[in-house]
Amino acid sequence: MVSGTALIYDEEMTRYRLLWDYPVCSIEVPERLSVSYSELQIQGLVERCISVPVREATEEEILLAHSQDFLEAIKTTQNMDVEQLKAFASQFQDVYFHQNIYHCAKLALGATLQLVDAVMTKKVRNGIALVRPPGHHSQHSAANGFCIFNNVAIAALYAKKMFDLKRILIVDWDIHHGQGTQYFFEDDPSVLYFSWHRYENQEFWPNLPESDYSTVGKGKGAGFNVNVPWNKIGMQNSDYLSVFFHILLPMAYEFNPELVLISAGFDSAINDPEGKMCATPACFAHLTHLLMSLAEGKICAVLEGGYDLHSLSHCICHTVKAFLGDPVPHLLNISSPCDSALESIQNVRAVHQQHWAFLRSLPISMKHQNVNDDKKLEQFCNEEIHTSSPNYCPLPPKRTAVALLGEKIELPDRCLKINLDSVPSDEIWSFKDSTVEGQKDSLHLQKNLCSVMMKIFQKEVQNGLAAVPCLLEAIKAVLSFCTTCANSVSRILVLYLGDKDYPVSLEDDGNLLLIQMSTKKLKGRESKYHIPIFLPKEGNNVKGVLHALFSLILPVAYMYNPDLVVTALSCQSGVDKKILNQLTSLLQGLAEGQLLCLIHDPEVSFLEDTICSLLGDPILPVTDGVLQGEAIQEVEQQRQRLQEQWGILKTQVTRTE
Ligand SMILES: CC(O)(O)CCCCCNCCCN
Ligand SMILES: [Zn+2]
Repeated sequence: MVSGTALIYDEEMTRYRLLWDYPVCSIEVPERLSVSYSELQIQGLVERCISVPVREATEEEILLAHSQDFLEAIKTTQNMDVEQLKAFASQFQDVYFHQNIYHCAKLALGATLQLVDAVMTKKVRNGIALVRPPGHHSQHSAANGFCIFNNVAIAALYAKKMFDLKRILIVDWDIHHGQGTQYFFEDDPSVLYFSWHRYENQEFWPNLPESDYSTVGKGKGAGFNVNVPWNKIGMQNSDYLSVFFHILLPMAYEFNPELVLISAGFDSAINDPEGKMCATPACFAHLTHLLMSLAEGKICAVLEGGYDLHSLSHCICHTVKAFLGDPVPHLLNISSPCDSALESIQNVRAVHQQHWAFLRSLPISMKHQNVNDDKKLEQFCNEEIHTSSPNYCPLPPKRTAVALLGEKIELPDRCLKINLDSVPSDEIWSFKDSTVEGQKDSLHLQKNLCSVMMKIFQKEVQNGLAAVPCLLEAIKAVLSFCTTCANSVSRILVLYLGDKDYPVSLEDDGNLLLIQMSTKKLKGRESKYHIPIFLPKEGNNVKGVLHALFSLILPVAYMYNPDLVVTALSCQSGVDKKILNQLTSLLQGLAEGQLLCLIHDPEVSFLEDTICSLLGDPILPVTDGVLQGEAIQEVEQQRQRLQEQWGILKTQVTRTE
């Protein structure tokens, strides 16, 4: 099983800087790398990563994207004096040169390709390259916006050529539009380019009409270029997560990439002078986590922008910790995106409707700029940065405690086995589905569950799994345990995948949120905290689970912000096992990874897969990610109905007044 996170950095890339007075470029300083690297050291993250050396990119690699003339011109900067460098720079926009920048640009590109090699040859699972100069603005024959060679664009071209890849996802979360990258792949359906960027209706740099949502790609590439413009500053975690849930993740799963490249610019984080946004560093741990279930975890993050040294260094640490599989921190106050963000989300979904199955059958209209919610006019953010992260982060707890009724599988040694009482195993498997036979059995069940939960709450393990004879009994046991023994748990999210009517004795006080996915219409009363999701069965397969996950379950779960997540799954539910593994993996972004999986009548293979998901192992992609019509309609109706109570579910501007 592939593991390990690569960290690629070399201080040589700090050895160039601005040599003359050029205000728009003055923020791109060498300290961006040195301060970030020292924060990684302070947090004990350098030693937990696998250090991969940089190398110089070859001319052949540079020419994958750039013209020979451009390369020759850049070479000449090595022997220029300051006046000549200044004159040379004036032919491009917002970029400066230095006698050592060509060398550093080759190292930045070489570092990026080293990372691609390490991931694609399975030396590591994922990794980050801390590089400068950045790349996503540079074009075939032009340097632009601090960028010389387009590191990520060349990485995609290189990966296609060297590893014969057919589908590569580029996620560009830098606050500037990577127009350079867009130009390279505009007509290429094998590279899905996603970018959000400060736009302010073309008022913000690089002020291009082709940066708006309406640029969706050309010819065969139509639909594979996704621009999400931020037309106000001050966007927050809720705005960023909404775009992931309602645009990027459904597209990414439908595209099913073999490799994910992140143009990881952190000028989209709070306190950055360029972005003026409000998303916190912890949010980037979640953005990273949400992408890690794609491409069997093969992700290469390459630094682009980020100009507030404090914010930048903490964002990078959160990204690395997520790559390492550490629990991702709670995000507070997740709620409805602002109207300006909703307008952008609505417009992106409208123009991409014809290109993506998850959008095709939805009633989406265009919404033109007439929203003027002044909530985003404020220059400051109302959340101070939660970077009081401990200087030296203790190693995370052991991953998984497992209580199995019966001894059918031997556990990986990374698991903690709850030693069962000496109950003869054949007797245990005799549990019937409807009730737990005899007092002894349910007492036995309770004891098992309690021991798993104790280990989770004592932080001895990260999460746990219990094979149970009856899901509803087990859920009740868990809830009663929490109310009696675990006062630190005030909000529990239960995701029950099954057809039995849960005895909804919910007093709706919000300390339990029950989301039930069922293949039959449930008559139980629905309320804010009891969400039945009907998923039609086609053949023996339940369709639309992924769609429900992105459009409903994850957004509501993030807004609810539980202290514990419980999944109650039954193998007979007819849901594709790979989808259940995706669900188990994605839900670990909540409750700081405190997840308890209850499995009824488990098949051994499913148990093993679930344990792998809980251990943070890479999980198989979902091949039939294409979602089905009827299921989408069902989920869409539930989303429409619930969005008033769960604002994060909104995908279009609702004129309330
Ligand atoms: C890698 C990167 O996207 O962060 C580079 C951004 C370049 C910005 C140039 N002009 C900014 C002028 C407006 N304040
Ligand atoms: Zn940027």
